[in-house]
Amino acid sequence: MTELEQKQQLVELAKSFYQRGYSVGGAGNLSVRLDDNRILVTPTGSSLGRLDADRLSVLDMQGNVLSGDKPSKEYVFHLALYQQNPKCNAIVHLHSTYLTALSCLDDLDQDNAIKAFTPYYVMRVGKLQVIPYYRPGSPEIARELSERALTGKAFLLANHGIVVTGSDLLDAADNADELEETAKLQFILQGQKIRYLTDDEVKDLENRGK
Ligand SMILES: O=C(CO)COP(=O)(O)O
Ligand SMILES: [Zn+2]
Repeated sequence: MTELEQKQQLVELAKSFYQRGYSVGGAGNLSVRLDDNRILVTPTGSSLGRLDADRLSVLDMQGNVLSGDKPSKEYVFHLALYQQNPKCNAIVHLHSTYLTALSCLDDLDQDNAIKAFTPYYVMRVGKLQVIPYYRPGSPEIARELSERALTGKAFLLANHGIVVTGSDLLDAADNADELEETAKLQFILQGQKIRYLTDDEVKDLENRGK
């Protein structure tokens, strides 16, 4: 893919999140690793529904702006994940409704906020670790995420939203879709007796991949 195609793909996927109500107003941000030294990230305050490919921010790995508008205030945690995990090539951060609702619950299992009850959740995401609450843009979020960068693909920011990684932007977007749907199902099933997948069923899925 050329750099222009990567920018156009990001604009298109961001618009799809916006149109499906996965982001509202100026919330959320997306990024892609362009090469070993440069990251493409959405500008701060921009609506995911109205991005302009020419104005997306390009940063070096130290956070210097090489071109485009001022980057997302969360660029520090995006860079931290890319620096710590060479397999992470794209990141989606959303305030999607069901995952954000989940992030506001007390007493979540900090190691895994959604216990598996469908195969695609296991195949795409596996587990959902919880990052304690910090204000949006806080460097503490970057510190917490860099410590866990190699231990999972999805992280729930308490009282805030979700951070999902992927091998490329389509993968990260599909992981985010699957996770939001799983959170929605969990709320729909609230109060009912769920048959969770057994440890053996989960292991079988983990060995097969997606
Ligand atoms: O979701 C957001 C902060 O957590 C949005 O911030 P930015 O507009 O700076 O990307
Ligand atoms: Zn946010």
